[in-house]
Amino acid sequence: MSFTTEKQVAIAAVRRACALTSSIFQHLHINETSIKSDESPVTVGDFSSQAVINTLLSNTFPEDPVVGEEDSTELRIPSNEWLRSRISELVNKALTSPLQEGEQPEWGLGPDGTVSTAQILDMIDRGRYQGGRHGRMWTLDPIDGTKGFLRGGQYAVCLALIVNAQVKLGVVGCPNLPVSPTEPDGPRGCIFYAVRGEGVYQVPISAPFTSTPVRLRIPSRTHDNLRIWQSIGHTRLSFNDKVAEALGTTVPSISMDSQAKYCSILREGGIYLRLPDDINFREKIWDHAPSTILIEEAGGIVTDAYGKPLDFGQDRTLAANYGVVAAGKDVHKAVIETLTRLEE
Ligand SMILES: Nc1ncnc2c1ncn2[C@@H]1O[C@H](COP(=O)(O)O)[C@@H](OP(=O)(O)O)[C@H]1O
Ligand SMILES: [Mg+2]
Ligand SMILES: [Mg+2]
Ligand SMILES: [Mg+2]
Repeated sequence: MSFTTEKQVAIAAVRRACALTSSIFQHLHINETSIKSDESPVTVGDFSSQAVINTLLSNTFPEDPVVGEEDSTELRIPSNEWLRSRISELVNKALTSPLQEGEQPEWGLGPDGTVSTAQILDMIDRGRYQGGRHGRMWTLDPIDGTKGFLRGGQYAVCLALIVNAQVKLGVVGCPNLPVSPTEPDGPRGCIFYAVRGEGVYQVPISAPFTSTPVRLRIPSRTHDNLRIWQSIGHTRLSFNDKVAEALGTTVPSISMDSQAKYCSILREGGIYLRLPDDINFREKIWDHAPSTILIEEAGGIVTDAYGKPLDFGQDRTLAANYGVVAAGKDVHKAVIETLTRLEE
């Protein structure tokens, strides 16, 4: 199955959310950010992006549940009227901007695509699905790497379609990632997408439907040239240094926010090592589902720290896994063996 409509809608949704979040960053006000109960930040950008994407999904696939990161609890507090009206303004602007080639008005886009504030809150809450092993569901991270977004660094808008716990489609938009890694100061903004069995492709955010997609294969690297990609925080960075040393890597590790790390491996090779400081931390499925299919369709492997496949059928989390390791097929086994040896 090639999921043609799902792919088109997902790319359009991610593109609109990327344009929206980029424009929000230009004018973000201090009181448009708050801290959630787990002490992580959330912004008007996260809420607006989730509302835009869920509106498109709801219009085209009304039966499909969504496991999304955000919910509308904070926005429903009566005194947060200004926050509701700001998000309503942003979401309506994103939905009603002119149709691009490849977008359909029946998806709820264009001049007739306006939505009420009540609808926006309900759309955000379409992301409350608890997950599970059976049937279709989407995962949505409206801004992955909110900390990166806030510091003007890397962040990603991430969407996946999962059927019976297997990821079938992944779309990741990286507004701040250079189109070409060899031109770090060149144009920025890429969308990466993959359908199971059909390979992974990169298109520029500015013209995803009209430009020629570039097919990506993870480049092979000798062990001395294997770069480690890692988070900026909440990860065992000094252990990663030991892994690099044991593998004989001589290139420095890169710390970066968001799933832009996985996307960088598609183009530049290397290893994604994510071993949370807290052994009891459970990864969220929206943080890994879209990029897992990107890596697999580019000739790579994604497992947990013990070499076990990621199980997206548990609930909203990867409850059966600890950590994440992604790398090309040629090196993944050596990485897991190295982790096991260093942990003994
Ligand atoms: N203590 C922790 N350990 C591991 N991951 C965490 C964490 N606290 C937050 N996260 C997750 O790490 C994600 C960011 O990943 P990265 O470190 O690769 O940038 C966050 O996504 P959001 O920014 O979407 O909330 C959040 O889900
Ligand atoms: Mg978050
Ligand atoms: Mg995230
Ligand atoms: Mg997020």
